[in-house]
Amino acid sequence: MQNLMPAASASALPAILDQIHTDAQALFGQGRVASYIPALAEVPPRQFGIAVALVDGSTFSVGDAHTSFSLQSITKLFAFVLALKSVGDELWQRVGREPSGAAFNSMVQLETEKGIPRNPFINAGALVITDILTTRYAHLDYALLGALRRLTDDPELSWNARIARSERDTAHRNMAMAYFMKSYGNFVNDPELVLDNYCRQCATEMSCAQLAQATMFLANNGRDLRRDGSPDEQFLAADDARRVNALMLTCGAYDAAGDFAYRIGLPVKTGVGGGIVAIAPGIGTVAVWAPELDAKGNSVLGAFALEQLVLRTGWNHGQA
Ligand SMILES: NC(=O)CC[C@H](N)C(=O)O
Repeated sequence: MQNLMPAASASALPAILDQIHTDAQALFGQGRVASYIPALAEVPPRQFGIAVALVDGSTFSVGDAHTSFSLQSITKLFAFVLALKSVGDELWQRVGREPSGAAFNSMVQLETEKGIPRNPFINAGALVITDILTTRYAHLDYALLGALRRLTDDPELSWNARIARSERDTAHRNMAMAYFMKSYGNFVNDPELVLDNYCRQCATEMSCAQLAQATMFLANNGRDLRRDGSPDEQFLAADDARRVNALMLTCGAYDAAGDFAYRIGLPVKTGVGGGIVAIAPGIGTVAVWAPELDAKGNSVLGAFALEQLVLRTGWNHGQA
């Protein structure tokens, strides 16, 4: 895969990232750390990191890019990719691929749409994906962790048991959605078991640097760049990588997907831990993290940083 970004622009990246990091500090205090999962409320708010990985293998980072954070809904991306790899197009019988225009944890559409969630990136859709994976894998958390450990080259990568427990103890709305979908016949396994898997999945932790690396296959026609000397791996079919990017662009930021597309114009996936990962196909990946969220549950500094980055690099239209 050819790197579309000229060397001169790549060499300008460190200064661009430093400037964005400095400018973003003014936004601290504008958002709020997620508190509906009690353990997340304890995360110190004034943290901010950016990591960029280019398809030529070069990496750049600034700020708290090597601090692990709770991926939360960003894991919906990896769970969806695993489902696409393991069950394929069959999954579209149980979940749609249209933007919901509603909050990530909304359940209003489920009744009129007969228990079929709009897309795999809202909570209801992610629960169906976890249900599909729970049927497919006897030890789902290890199947998912195994994939993530390979993509990050970090055998220690794991979920935070305290955050998983904290979410599980307060997961009343997600549980309600799972039972509601079961009443429509769109849930196979015991909702309690699926929720255990879902909460562990959401509590997976990694840093911006690791997240940029783990999503490289989406910028690189489905190919993961191996850093251990082994040949690059076709982690996902190239056509599927393109489809995942389309879904991220239209559904990756819940009811702010239109605003993100307008401001940033790249496929993204956000999470209430304050992380956002963006894909610039053919160029590279960008992971940002700052825990303070806007009213729709997306990182304030993270969105600002991505917007500034595309303004300064032109990556949203495939050029520097
Ligand atoms: N938007 C998010 O990151 C939500 C994830 C969270 N675990 C939930 O289910 O509510």
